[in-house]
Amino acid sequence: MKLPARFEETMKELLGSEAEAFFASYGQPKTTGLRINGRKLGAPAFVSRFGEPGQPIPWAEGGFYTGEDDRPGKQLAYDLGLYYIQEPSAMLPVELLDVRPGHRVLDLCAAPGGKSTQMLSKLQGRGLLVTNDNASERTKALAKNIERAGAAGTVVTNEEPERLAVTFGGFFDRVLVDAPCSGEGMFRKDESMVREWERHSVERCAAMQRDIVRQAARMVAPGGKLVYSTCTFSPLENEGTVAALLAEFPDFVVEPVRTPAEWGFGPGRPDWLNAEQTAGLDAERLATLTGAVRVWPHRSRGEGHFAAVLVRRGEAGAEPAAEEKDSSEKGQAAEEGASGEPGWTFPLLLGPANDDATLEGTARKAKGGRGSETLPKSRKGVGMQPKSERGGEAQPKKKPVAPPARELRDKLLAFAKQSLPGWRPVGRLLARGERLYLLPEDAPSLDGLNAVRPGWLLGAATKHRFEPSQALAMGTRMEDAALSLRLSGSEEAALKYWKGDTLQPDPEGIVGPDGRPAGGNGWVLVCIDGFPAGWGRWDGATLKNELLPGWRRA
Ligand SMILES: C[S@@+](CC[C@H](N)C(=O)[O-])C[C@H]1O[C@@H](n2cnc3c(N)ncnc32)[C@H](O)[C@@H]1O
Repeated sequence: MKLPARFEETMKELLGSEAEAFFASYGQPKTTGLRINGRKLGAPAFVSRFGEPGQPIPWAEGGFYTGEDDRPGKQLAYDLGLYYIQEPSAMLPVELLDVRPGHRVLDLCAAPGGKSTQMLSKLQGRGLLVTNDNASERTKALAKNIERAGAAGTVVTNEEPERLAVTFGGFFDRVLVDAPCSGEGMFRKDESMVREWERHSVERCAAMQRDIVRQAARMVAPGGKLVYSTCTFSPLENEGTVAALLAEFPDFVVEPVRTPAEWGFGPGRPDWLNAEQTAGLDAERLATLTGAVRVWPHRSRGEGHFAAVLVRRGEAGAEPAAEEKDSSEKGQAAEEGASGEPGWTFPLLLGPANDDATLEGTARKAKGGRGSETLPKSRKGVGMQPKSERGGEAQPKKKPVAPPARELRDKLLAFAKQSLPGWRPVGRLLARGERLYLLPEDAPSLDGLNAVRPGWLLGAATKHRFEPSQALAMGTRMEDAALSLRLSGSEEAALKYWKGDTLQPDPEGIVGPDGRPAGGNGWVLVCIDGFPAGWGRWDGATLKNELLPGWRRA
């Protein structure tokens, strides 16, 4: 591989006698891996069903090395969201972030969502994940990856960090900045990164990173943690960016990363910075940067990475008790919410954000079909705006004409009662046009932010009924559905379903939550190997495939 001359010179200078081994690693195969989605099943359950995907990655829960010739992206288990394909070193930052159920978490530079899906695994459906990227075209893949993994408790935004910091000042227990960088650690994985390196100069990247971490720091709660990571070796982008943060924010300290020697990680190298790059830091504080971690391809089984864990000092006990926060939410929700029908509880709240008065602002953002990838075609564009926006008489001071949130909720409840009786979501509903989203009860208002998904997209209420989204299917369980078609991944019908074909299953195969033939017709949750794949509409003879084109296999 032809490496940029300037990069070679710098690395020789930095690594000295180790440089030879470092450059020799470019002749070795790149490392690849996948990570089991603990939100859907644990690694032991995955292994007992599908076999061991490879050797375990020692630093990543549910992580496995894959072989160069493996094609994990071609497996149905991938489409079902049972794992995410991720480079092994890239699994380290979230492990260091120590995300726990009930935490409020921000992934600030998130697309395409590898680390966000890892955070979802750790949250176990409790808490809040705000996942953001400032590149709008990249948030499509981000939203889809989140939804495949099971999107409960997630908000996807397309924002600049400084705008998020206005809404979320001091809010998050955990913040990840997986920063845009010069990508030196990815040369072996992706040769195009060598060309990109010249374009994204180290200096330009470092300036961008400083702006991003400054805003990220503002959003960390006292006692909370921030992990800063890159996939580059450049000291300016790594220790240099963290040094700038430490100089500007005296209440942040480096928490030293301690890992077993056999993993081969190296320490942070503040000694590789010059005086200008460490301005504002005394020697003692600068030395704490050795507590960061560097993954070297010639020492570890992973591509090049850097990560530093920073803790924002707070009052003693400021670190929120993650699980406690969660259970109080549940209690409140169960108390206030119900469908009003005996024997049928549905703990969904209609929070203040769902008053008709707030519908107008949110519906306006839906114009243009943004965020509609997981809804049937009929729901895109037309009819998404309040009437006042579709022409007709101007109604400047009047309330918007979007369907009242309560009406939407009632349609959702009717759908859930009939088609998803086992589903027990908790949180606050948010209506945007005809779409309904669910978000954790204590999520702050997203007004003014560009939210690609202002919560878990449940579906859309049409004039006559509620149409469930693909995101809802991927985030529920087979047993929740009144009607399901349970296919095995080895059956031809499973592949046909993923291709978008209509199915004609034996009516005995449409079963209830107990797995027995159910009779009746309506929405059917199509499941493969025990996991939801999407929706179908059953009329007693034919199962109409409701899988959207963007989710089908070519
Ligand atoms: C290294 S990639 C993130 C990879 C991602 N964390 C994952 O694991 O899949 C960096 C991302 O930062 C985004 N980005 C660049 N500048 C940004 C900014 N100012 N604010 C937020 N995101 C930014 C890029 O669009 C890119 O998607």
